[in-house]
Amino acid sequence: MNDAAVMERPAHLTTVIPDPDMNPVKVEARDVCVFYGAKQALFNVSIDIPERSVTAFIGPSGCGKSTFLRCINRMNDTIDGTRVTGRITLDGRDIYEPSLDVVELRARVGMVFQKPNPFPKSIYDNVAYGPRIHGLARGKAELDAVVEASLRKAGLWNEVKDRLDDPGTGLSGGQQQRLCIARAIAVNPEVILMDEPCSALDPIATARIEELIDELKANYCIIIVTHSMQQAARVSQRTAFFHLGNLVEVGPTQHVFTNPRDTRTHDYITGRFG
Ligand SMILES: Nc1ncnc2c1ncn2[C@@H]1O[C@H](COP(=O)(O)OP(=O)(O)OP(=O)(O)O)[C@@H](O)[C@H]1O
Repeated sequence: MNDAAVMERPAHLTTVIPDPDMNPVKVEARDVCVFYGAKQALFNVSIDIPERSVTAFIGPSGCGKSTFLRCINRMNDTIDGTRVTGRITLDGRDIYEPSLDVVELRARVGMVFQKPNPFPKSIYDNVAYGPRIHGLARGKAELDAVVEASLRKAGLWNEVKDRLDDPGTGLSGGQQQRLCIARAIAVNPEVILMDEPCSALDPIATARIEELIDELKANYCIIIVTHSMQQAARVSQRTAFFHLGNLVEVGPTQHVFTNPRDTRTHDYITGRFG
């Protein structure tokens, strides 16, 4: 690598490792900047995120991974004083255009958080909540079918089918996280955003969620923020490395981890900072 050339590159220019096997683009971001009041947290982030695959966002604490993730379902709208500029499209449609229905967007772009956060309701009602408010089931039998299918896809059905009326909060941490995934799936999302979904889980529950992510990628565009490079390497097909609010490098996971092109990526994955 030519260090002089690297040093002269503006920090926000992203190195994109070509990937001829990449699936069609589902989410496209161009020149996305985010400001919290006067503080700029993201600088001109541009990225193509493919359908039916897992993209991992990695980088040191505070580099803007979660901020960018929250742009994709407009969760940043809920934080006072936040301003987003640039353009993000979902299937080619600008998700920030004024006529867009944000409730509908958040059904299409589901989110799973760091700590499992089931509603204080029964297991059944946690999953049925979204389909009810979005009118996705006509009658009890259809709703039952949606709840069962969602719990099956989340790999939880066999563990809960005999206690659907029990509180969701009574499940183990790993089961609660799978319940939250079932809740997200129940409204037929196309994209699932996961913000460190395993950070509150033990290794066995983590392995179960990682298996689930691997199964779900056949049908969904999944974006996962993770602090664990091992996890990114295990679950994702593409990896995006963020540093100081810049998207430094993006490409096939194997390439990013074995042959990064930017010295900042290299230094991070070899543990020189982070
Ligand atoms: N609500 C907020 N108000 C003000 N600043 C914020 C807010 N949320 C995040 N920030 C700042 O924006 C920057 C990016 O934060 P963000 O949480 O996106 O980083 P991250 O890479 O996800 O970090 P971590 O890995 O620690 O979760 C940080 O400097 C953070 O302090």
